Amino acid sequence: MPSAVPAVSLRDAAFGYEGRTRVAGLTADFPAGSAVALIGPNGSGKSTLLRGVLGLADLTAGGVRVLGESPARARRWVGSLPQADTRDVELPITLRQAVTMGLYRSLGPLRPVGREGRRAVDAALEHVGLGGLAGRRFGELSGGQQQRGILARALVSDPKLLLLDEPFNGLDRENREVLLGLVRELRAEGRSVIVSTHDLEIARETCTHVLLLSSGHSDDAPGHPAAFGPLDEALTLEAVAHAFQDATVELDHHTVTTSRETE
Ligand SMILES: Nc1ncnc2c1ncn2[C@@H]1O[C@H](COP(=O)(O)OP(=O)(O)OP(=O)(O)O)[C@@H](O)[C@H]1O
Repeated sequence: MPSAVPAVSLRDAAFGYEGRTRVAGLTADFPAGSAVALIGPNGSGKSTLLRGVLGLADLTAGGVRVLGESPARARRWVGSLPQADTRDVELPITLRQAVTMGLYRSLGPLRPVGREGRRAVDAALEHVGLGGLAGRRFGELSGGQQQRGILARALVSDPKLLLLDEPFNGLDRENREVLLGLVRELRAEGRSVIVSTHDLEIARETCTHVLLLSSGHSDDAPGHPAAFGPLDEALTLEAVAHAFQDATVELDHHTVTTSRETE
């Protein structure tokens, strides 16, 4: 059921690590049931914002509420798919065991999983189209299958909000289509999604809103928002050009090379 409580509410929020702000000036309400694309150049703070929503990066200024709670309290209801290069995929376990690990956050690692838990694992595997591979060793799956397996691990605890950090990077066409379909399904089920991506087409195909982030003007300056709003309003060439200074981006099949304004 749609809820009036925003999935994420940011009030002049800033996030960083060890006292150093990496992304700042964030004010936005991500509506419940929306899919928000986080778009910005490397280092603009997309992952840091996602970690802030998870309570894993420090809030260095302003306020953040996640599903109406503090990030720590909301954690139980938030699933996340971290960036591929930060995942540990060498675990000597089966796909089923990897997905079962997603239950531990709500159950605790020492509680038995039980019939309901096993059913949830089966459902999550079916959801990502890997029902037939449950007994396979995780490390033997293809990169795209591993990614879908990690998504199943994020889905198994029935999250209300799902954070996907560049989930389409390095995916072949087939896995990309599966993942795109999944994001649409998750929304149809009433879940909120935040997806960071460099791919504007993906944002167009799956998202309702966009938050464009711009890099700081120097290495030390934090990233900051360039635009936020419903996709059709906020994802304009002008806003993209502002966010991606000195970069080449593609929008509606046009390649746009933007350049930093002279200061
Ligand atoms: N764990 C960390 N500790 C300290 N600094 C970090 C940490 N993670 C990221 N940073 C720094 O924070 C800044 C923003 O990085 P972040 O990964 O959030 O950007 P991004 O927009 O997600 O980039 P990319 O598109 O390359 O993934 C960078 O300067 C980065 O070096």
